[in-house]
Amino acid sequence: MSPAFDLIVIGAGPGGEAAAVTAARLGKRVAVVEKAPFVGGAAVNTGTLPSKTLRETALALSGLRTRDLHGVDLSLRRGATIDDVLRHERAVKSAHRDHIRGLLGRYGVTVVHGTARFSGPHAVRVTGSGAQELHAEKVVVATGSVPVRPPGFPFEHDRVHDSDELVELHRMPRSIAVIGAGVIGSEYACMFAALGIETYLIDGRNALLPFLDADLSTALEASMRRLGVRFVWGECVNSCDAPPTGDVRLGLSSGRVLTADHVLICAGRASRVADLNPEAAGLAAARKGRLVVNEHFQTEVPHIYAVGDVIGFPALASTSAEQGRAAAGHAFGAPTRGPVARVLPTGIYTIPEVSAVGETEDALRAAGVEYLVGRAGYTEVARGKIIGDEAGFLKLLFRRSDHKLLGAHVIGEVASEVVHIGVMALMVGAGADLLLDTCFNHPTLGELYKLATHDALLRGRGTS
Ligand SMILES: Cc1cc2nc3c(=O)[nH]c(=O)nc-3n(C[C@H](O)[C@H](O)[C@H](O)COP(=O)(O)OP(=O)(O)OC[C@H]3O[C@@H](n4cnc5c(N)ncnc54)[C@H](O)[C@@H]3O)c2cc1C
Ligand SMILES: NC(=O)c1ccc[n+]([C@@H]2O[C@H](COP(=O)([O-])OP(=O)(O)OC[C@H]3O[C@@H](n4cnc5c(N)ncnc54)[C@H](O)[C@@H]3O)[C@@H](O)[C@H]2O)c1
Repeated sequence: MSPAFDLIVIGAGPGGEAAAVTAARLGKRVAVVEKAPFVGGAAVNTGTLPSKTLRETALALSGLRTRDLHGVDLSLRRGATIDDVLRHERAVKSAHRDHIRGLLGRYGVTVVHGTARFSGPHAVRVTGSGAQELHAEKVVVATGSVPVRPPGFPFEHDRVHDSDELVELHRMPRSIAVIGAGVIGSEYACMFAALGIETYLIDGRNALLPFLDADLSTALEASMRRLGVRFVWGECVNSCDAPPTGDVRLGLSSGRVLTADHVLICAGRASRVADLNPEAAGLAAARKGRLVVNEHFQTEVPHIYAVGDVIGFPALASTSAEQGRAAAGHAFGAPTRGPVARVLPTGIYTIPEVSAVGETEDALRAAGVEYLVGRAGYTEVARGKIIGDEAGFLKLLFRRSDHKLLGAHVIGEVASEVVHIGVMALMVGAGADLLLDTCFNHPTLGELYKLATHDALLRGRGTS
């Protein structure tokens, strides 16, 4: 008799983990099927944690920030080897896998390693070492995404990489051309530049991360240039000639040729539905390459849910986990107060870090909303002076009529933490009064919120 569960979760990334834990907390029998030998998905194994850990190591090795990191010998700073760079990343990854496996185990979740394929609407066949057929009342698909591999790039070459392969570098590049100035390309370009590697960042577009508030995008580009990133804007890479030895040659749309030791292609990510055999479950729409869901994360087959990167935007570890929690809550009649948080922040781990929540100035202008802008530079508060971040700033946007907060945008050290005050204020629909009436620790970057609020109100009175 094949095992029966209340819930099968396909994929053990942040979306699958959150769905499994939520259902288990509701007393349900849960199985998670994971094709990789490890739990954690892209977030732990190839994406979020590796890239953020490598960034931290690069900051330490370059002396841009001095911190004691696991296994990183700071006396190496110059001439670091690839092992120096990857050691801390491997330690963090391994510890976090253990943490997730431990959490699933404590909740009694069964983890089966193998590739899951639907064999019916309530049945999943697992191939691989743990081959078996599982049955469940409900299914959550959390199979994530894979890097897009544009045609014409020889990915089999050991110096032409996608972002998944970066954690397997076998030597430090002398120079690197990063193709695609999206979030992944920008983050990795900063890391390589911080390590002192000649770094080119190439994109067919002409603006850095255009979804950011324009002030932050401009400030980030200036900081990245100071770090040593060489931007190549308005150029598409049309050809990639990678000889066995010697530099890789990139043919650009203008006719220019750019050469580099290594090439990293960051041209977006695509939903992973290929292995799933979705037709067997009645998921016809998945044939187009993406699972479509309603506001409860139900697919066209209502007992089958899909969460995380496999359903597309915003495709973040943070939002995937929220979706997993909401889907499992809905599946077992314990809906949380809202499907997912109404307010979703963005944290981008470039050097410097950038983080934002709510509306940008451009969006408010386009919507015809009258607003006030308030700014505070990191060096205007004592903590900013202490850490010496001279370029960092917070920008707040308030509705002019009632001073309700509409957006918070931060660039600088720990921006992705600083933004959380803005996130909470937006969640409760607060405005200038709350930020002025709150007692912040001193000295902290939180105090930026008071200063930026004063700045907005003074500008509103025409006294700035
Ligand atoms: C370089 C990089 C940096 C990133 N940085 C950030 C960041 O700073 N902050 C942030 O919030 N997000 C970041 N992300 C995005 C984040 O990693 C993803 O949004 C997140 O991992 C998606 O979670 P998920 O659960 O949907 O899928 P995944 O984490 O991709 O997990 C899916 C899992 O499903 C498994 N699987 C797939 N198909 C099957 C099958 N048929 N059977 C069994 N198992 C299967 C896979 O092996 C995988 O383990 C980054 C991504 C990358 C690539
Ligand atoms: N901190 C974070 O939140 C974080 C970090 C990393 C990744 N992510 C997730 O990963 C996703 C994918 O990121 P991404 O950066 O790979 O994709 P992206 O789609 O954001 O950016 C790809 C870029 O590549 C450019 N491009 C594509 N082909 C090109 C070519 N031949 N020549 C020149 N330019 C080319 C495009 O113009 C685009 O700007 C993000 O949207 C996000 O969901 C999030």
